[in-house]
Amino acid sequence: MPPIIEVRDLAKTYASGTVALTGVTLDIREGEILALLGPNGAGKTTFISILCGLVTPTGGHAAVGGHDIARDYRAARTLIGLVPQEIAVEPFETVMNTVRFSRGLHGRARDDAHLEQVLRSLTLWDKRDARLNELSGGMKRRVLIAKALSHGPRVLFLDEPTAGVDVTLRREMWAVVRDLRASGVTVILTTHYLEEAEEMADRIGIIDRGRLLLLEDKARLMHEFGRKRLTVELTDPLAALPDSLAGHGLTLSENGLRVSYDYDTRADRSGIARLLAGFAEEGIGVRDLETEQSSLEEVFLRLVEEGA
Ligand SMILES: Nc1ncnc2c1ncn2[C@@H]1O[C@H](COP(=O)(O)OP(=O)(O)OP(=O)(O)O)[C@@H](O)[C@H]1O
Repeated sequence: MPPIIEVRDLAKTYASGTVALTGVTLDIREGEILALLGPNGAGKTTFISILCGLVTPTGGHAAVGGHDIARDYRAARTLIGLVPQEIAVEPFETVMNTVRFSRGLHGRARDDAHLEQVLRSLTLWDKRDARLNELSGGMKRRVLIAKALSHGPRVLFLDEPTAGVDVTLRREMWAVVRDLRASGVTVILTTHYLEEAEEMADRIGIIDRGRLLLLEDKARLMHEFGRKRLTVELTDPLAALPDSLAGHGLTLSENGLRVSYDYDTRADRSGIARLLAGFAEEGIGVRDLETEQSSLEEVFLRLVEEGA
């Protein structure tokens, strides 16, 4: 299946001279959830804005559903829905009218059956006649998604969908996005929250200072760049680690009852067997073992540091 979005060498230098994007090349697969992760000012919004035709690139090109975003702007734009960062809605308008109006803006004929389906999928159907100022923050965010889906796009961009919202709302938003994917929509979201990318994405792209540092399946990213820590709980406290175990880079806890060993999951041999044999030779009793994988946060910080 051809990618739904193709991006080649995309670049943007704003008139101010700020280089917001350089040499970004990637393919986005139909039906995936791609999370673009990066610190403030990394270029995430610029990237989305270019694909949505709101910002003109200064280099490279991109296509959505095979339509070049510059030459074939209308066809490309029809395939895209954008949920912007800011909540800007008409407070006294009803939910249904707001969504209907958005559809009209895209030049599509009225289709209330489609809008009903969209509102139902976002559990907003019961609120269709409510004015927007009567809705909770979570519902308003869902209305923004409904607006973006009003013309039946195949790709949905969510620019920081959960910025500044509480944990409950964030989880609700994650569920909405998963349902969207289940319905076949490709989702590209930007986020500062590593937890969000870790929770939701199929693939993760890391952007820093306008460059795409990495694009990887989430599971592989965690596996390849992740480190693991083995913690060995001892039956009796050790005053110090024996010299024979010095080469392993171990740390002994203050109470002498726990020994930690960091290893790289990419290495052919983890060294665990050798380590445990060493414990046995020294007559050190092992009560329990525990391993813990590094979080995406640690992976991210490592990559950004290495990139710098
Ligand atoms: N219209 C503009 N004119 C000039 N510079 C801009 C403009 N929009 C963005 N920039 C700059 O381009 C860089 C990338 O900004 P962008 O908004 O794309 O980053 P971002 O990753 O979305 O950041 P955030 O997470 O804070 O939203 C920043 O240095 C920003 O100041």
